[in-house]
Amino acid sequence: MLLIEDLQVELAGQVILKHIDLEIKWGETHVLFGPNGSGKTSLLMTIMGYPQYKVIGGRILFKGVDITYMPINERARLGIGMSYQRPPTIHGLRIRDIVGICARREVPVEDLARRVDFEEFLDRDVNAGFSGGEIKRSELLQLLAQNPDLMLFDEPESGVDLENIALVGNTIAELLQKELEPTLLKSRLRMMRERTKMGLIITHTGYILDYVEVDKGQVLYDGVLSCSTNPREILRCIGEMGYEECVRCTIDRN
Ligand SMILES: Nc1ncnc2c1ncn2[C@@H]1O[C@H](COP(=O)(O)OP(=O)(O)OP(=O)(O)O)[C@@H](O)[C@H]1O
Repeated sequence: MLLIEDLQVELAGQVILKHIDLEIKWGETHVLFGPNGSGKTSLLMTIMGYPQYKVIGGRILFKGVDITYMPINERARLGIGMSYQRPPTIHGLRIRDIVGICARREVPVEDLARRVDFEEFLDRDVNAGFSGGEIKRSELLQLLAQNPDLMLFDEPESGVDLENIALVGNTIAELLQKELEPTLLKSRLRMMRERTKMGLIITHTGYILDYVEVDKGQVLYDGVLSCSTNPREILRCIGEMGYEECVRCTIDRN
């Protein structure tokens, strides 16, 4: 389980996350909405452990361990992984090498790559000249190799064409154990109980909701997390009234 309590974070001298409380239980996936610059990426980067995001208050617990000041590599080993919005290009490191590094064990690289239609990229340098959609598939391949328990997705649909969006959406559903249909042998309830993977997905468009069964939606507005409810309801509210009106219920309550 991921538990964030009263988290406050500073970046470049500015407080960008204010008193964040968030709980993602085993098997749950949440989506995060919010206007540009509201702090969504910062929240994911803080959970992943990037040191420039300075925690000035509160704490982050993962699997019962206080990871608030734990280095990134240790968080990754504990089971946290992230798909970045704009990951760096790494010259001299091929996709097949980074897949091996992410996996930290023997994995069938070609088979994994086939799942995201990425076999022909295996010998190219990481993200070198990749299109927006190719970067997303590269990120998914690395997560498939790492197979973490908590996955953070920063705008996985952005830059992906309409044909590939199904591939991206279905792969995320698979990673988060959200793709399984009930069968005669396994009821829906039993399937839900058996899920262990946790996810937090940033989306502006909500396309991902067509592929991944999401448990909860949240809105981050000016560094404050609010409106924890049905994600489609949030999307409708933002579409009709805008972010400011959508979060007003929470602002008024405070
Ligand atoms: N290195 C930095 N120095 C100063 N300010 C920064 C730095 N990086 C990010 N910020 C600022 O922090 C704020 C939050 O940025 P963040 O990327 O978390 O927003 P976001 O909600 O993910 O936005 P978007 O939807 O546009 O991706 C923004 O105002 C941004 O300009």
